[in-house]
Amino acid sequence: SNSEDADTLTSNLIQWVRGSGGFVSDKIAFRHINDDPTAPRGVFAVQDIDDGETLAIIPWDLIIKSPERAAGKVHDRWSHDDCGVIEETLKAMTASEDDITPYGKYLLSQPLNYTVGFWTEAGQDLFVRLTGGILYENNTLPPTDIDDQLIWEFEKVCDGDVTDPMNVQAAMLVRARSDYEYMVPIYDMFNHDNGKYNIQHKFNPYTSPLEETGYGVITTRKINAGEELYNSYNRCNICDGYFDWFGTPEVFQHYGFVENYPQRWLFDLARVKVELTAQDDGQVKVKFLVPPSKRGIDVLSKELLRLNDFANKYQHKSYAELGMRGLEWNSMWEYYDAIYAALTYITESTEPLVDDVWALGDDWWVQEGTTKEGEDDHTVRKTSGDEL
Ligand SMILES: C[S@@+](CC[C@H](N)C(=O)[O-])C[C@H]1O[C@@H](n2cnc3c(N)ncnc32)[C@H](O)[C@@H]1O
Repeated sequence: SNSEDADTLTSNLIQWVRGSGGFVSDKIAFRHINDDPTAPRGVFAVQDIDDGETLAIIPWDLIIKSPERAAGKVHDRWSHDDCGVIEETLKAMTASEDDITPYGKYLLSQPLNYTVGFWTEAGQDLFVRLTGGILYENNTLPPTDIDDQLIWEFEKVCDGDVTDPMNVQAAMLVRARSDYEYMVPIYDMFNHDNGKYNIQHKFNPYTSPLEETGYGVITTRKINAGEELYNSYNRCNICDGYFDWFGTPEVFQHYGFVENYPQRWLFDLARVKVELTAQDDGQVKVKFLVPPSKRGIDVLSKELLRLNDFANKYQHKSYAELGMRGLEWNSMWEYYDAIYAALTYITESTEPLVDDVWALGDDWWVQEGTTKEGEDDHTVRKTSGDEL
């Protein structure tokens, strides 16, 4: 059956890592996150685990990386290095039956084109309509640009054939599973949750000699048997570049799911930046990271009305009639519900409204909780107030 195949996929992966000089703790197991055999898998504790205990060490040789990185020659971030890892991932997935590794097989088993930048044209069109926009305009709800830059690089820098579906799938998997420029088996089995984050990198991949140490994963607290082990894809212990600006829309765009609370939403068009947290009683609390303005809240109230119209217009249609896939349809409405809820909490908040944020320049991005312009790397998107 399918679920037996699934077990074979992950048990082969573990055996391969162990047999290649790596370590995978026998206190963890990989399984689907619910009873649906097509659901994503995650990592679960099968015994109690101590704080700081090593869960896995993945040897350097098993990590998929660009030829430059393999040779210890790495130049700046946006280079052949990025598409190089796509090329190598593709090789791993398309190796012959004799040569394919358990990791290549695992990657091959993943759902096709599940993140929005890789949906069908019809699916992408409708998603862009949900955000209120035309492609490449940022006066819409986030995510404001769903095109994936990796595909562009793969074509322009690596001369890749972007009409080949397998190449495109390799690019999507690199986007959805890589740790920067590395595709790391076992490490990439951990799901994301910023509220339950309980593992971390043992070594910083940028400053440690990974060739010697391998890639290590350790717990950040004591874990009870049965708990799921969670990574954070934007707030991990080496995630500094992503920490401030990479929120729920960006997680959705890169990884294809809506994260649980806490969520962070950046509404450029309204200059509103919030953190939403769930309290113990289940109530969702809005923390404004910049002071909200009347103008901003008005913009978001209009967006809520527009979203009502969108739902009235489309929710009774069938995805097939619209030319999109069921996966896309479900994922789109999941995002719709999340952004609708976020906008509702924000517009219903009783926070005092002040205009400070509109006195800032186009690079209105500010450091958390202040109206001081942020460091350069916090300025993620330029938005022109004039467009409003
Ligand atoms: C690095 S992989 C994690 C392992 C993956 N779930 C698997 O089955 O192999 C990242 C992908 O896992 C899924 N994922 C991660 N965290 C999730 C979460 N909290 N809820 C739902 N899906 C999640 C998404 O499909 C994402 O693109």
